[in-house]
Amino acid sequence: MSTRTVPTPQDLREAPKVLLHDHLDGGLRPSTVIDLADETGYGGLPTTDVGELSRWFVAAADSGSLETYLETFAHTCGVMQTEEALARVAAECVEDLADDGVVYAEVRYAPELFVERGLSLDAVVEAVQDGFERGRKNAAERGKQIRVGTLLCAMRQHARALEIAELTVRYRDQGVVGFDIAGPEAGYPPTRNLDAFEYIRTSNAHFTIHAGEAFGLASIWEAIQHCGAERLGHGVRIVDDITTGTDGAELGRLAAYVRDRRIPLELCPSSNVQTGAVGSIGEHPVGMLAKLRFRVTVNTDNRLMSDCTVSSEFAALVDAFGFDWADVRWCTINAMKSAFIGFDERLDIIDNVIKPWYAARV
Ligand SMILES: O=c1[nH]cnc2c1ncn2[C@@H]1O[C@H](CO)[C@@H](O)[C@H]1O
Ligand SMILES: [Zn+2]
Repeated sequence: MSTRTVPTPQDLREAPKVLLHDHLDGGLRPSTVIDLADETGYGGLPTTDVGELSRWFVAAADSGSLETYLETFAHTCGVMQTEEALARVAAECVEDLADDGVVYAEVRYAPELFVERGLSLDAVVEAVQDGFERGRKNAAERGKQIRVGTLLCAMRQHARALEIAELTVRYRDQGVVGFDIAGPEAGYPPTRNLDAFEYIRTSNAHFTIHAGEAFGLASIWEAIQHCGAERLGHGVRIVDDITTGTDGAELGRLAAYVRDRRIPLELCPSSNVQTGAVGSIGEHPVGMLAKLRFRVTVNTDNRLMSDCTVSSEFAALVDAFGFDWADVRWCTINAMKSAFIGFDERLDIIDNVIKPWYAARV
């Protein structure tokens, strides 16, 4: 096969893939939301019909604004307030990712959103880790090998970032590989959480920041130059610092810095269309950023709200930008290089899982 072979959705599912940006509370199966609402006595769901609920999440998230998009999480978080519920959601998450051919994933969530019924932050983390391990074993029994690292998020609008950063470091030897801040971007600059980022850095731990999604370059600049973020959650607005003309593209100082330093962009095309960050997949900067050789990675953000998988995101890029196997392999290796696990473990997956599979296609 040559690079000219067009990857089909089925081939893309089989290809080993790496996912760096996926929210646990944005990836529940619709049927699980309904089961858990019933089991935990959550009465707020808009419908208890699986098909209708699935469509409801997509339609409600398809709002054109990050703030409205985020309102849908009231229901997923609403049904995730017990250890059993958290473990089930975590296990199913790993199984669903493994079934989509994901071989390494970093899955994130904000522990502070699951304490409404009295769970401690530590109990939340332990329940999720138990679930991830159960999911990994179930997938392995079906012949699907997957490794999962956890990222803990602090919510920008709350003031608990240092506490969550400490939780991250406390569980670093139990599968928590990094820290993030999430939630509404406008009005909540990342510099509000400098103490947390400093704590993570001085502990030799890792973090990414949601930046440059709903807000522009200033937020990316702060995340990198003031906070020291290693990766950018979305970062898609970096295009605002790139001008394209007849002579090709010209990078401003920030865009050049991001590219020169190989700062990974955790791009999430479908999510960006829903929040209004971009008009359509075809207009998404991922095509241009890939051509300019930024360190592009392709991610789901929220599989429930976008009704997507990693392979369906790649399929959309095949359709919109003519991505071929070389592009899929490049994004996959970019993502694996950018993961928060150790260098030797990243290399092992690149050399022994990713490269051998793609060798027959690229
Ligand atoms: O694209 C996003 N931008 C910012 N915040 C997000 C996005 N997707 C989800 N969350 C927020 O992150 C929390 C922890 O998982 C979710 O509860 C949601 O509020
Ligand atoms: Zn996100």
